[in-house]
Amino acid sequence: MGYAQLVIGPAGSGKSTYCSSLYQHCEAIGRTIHIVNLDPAAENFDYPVAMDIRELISLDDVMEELGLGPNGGLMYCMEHLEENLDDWLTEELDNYLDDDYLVFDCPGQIELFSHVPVLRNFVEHLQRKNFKVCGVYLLDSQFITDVTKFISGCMASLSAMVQLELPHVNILSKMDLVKNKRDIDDYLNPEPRVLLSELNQTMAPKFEKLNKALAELVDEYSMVSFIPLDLRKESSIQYVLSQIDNCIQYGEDADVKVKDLDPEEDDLSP
Ligand SMILES: Nc1nc2c(ncn2[C@@H]2O[C@H](COP(=O)(O)OP(=O)(O)OP(=O)(O)O)[C@@H](O)[C@H]2O)c(=O)[nH]1
Ligand SMILES: [Mg+2]
Repeated sequence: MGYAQLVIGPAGSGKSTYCSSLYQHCEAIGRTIHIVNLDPAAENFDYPVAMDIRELISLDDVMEELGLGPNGGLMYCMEHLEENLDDWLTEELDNYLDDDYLVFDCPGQIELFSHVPVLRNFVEHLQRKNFKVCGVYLLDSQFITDVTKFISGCMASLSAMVQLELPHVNILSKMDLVKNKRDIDDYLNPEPRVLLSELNQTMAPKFEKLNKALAELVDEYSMVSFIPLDLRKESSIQYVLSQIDNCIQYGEDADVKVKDLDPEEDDLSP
């Protein structure tokens, strides 16, 4: 059994920075994690890259040879990855042992976790290879300064959640940039009723029904909870990591694993 985080979220939300901070944190506490670059457009890394999609395919070549722009080129690269799950990814994963912990730094194109099946298939492949995977959705705290931005952030995260069907942790990144913490506190665990009344205040009356439906949706998926991440604080990184570990049952006693074994084991018991 391996463990994996799939780090997703809009472009520039701080995914790669989070990965490198997480790496440093783990190094400091003597825990081993491996960071995988899944962004064919990435160039500079602040973490040692354990696996790299750019070894499979080059974005520059794709753009040049197929005459695609950066976004089309990226989608092509990701589809190429999808086609190569059984060989490239499988071979790469063979380098890792049971209990290894991988963190996948994904590109930020929203298509990848809304309607294009690449990441979904990627995740299913990891699960077939016995990985427990957690979706880690990063949203930039700067987006959450009013209720309309908050709702749109929730919808994007929700779409990733329903598309990937993974244990899911929402993170509000770049907390160091938040000047007035109170503005954000209201959105970390908001009351649906409060959300609704704020939405209704901001928007024209004809949207009342829609607002109600949105607030209910967000409430029913009980995903309106964001964990703030302030990279200046070790304790904040540690807390985020512990929440994710919890989701994928990382670090739960080895006893449990023995019980998870196949039923034939029962024959051995007295
Ligand atoms: N102040 C502050 N800036 C941050 C933080 N995290 C990331 N940034 C900055 O935000 C910008 C984008 O960060 P990245 O980590 O590259 O974001 P990303 O989500 O990997 O972006 P893409 O890979 O392009 O989708 C960079 O300029 C970072 O320096 C943070 O916690 N605080
Ligand atoms: Mg990045």
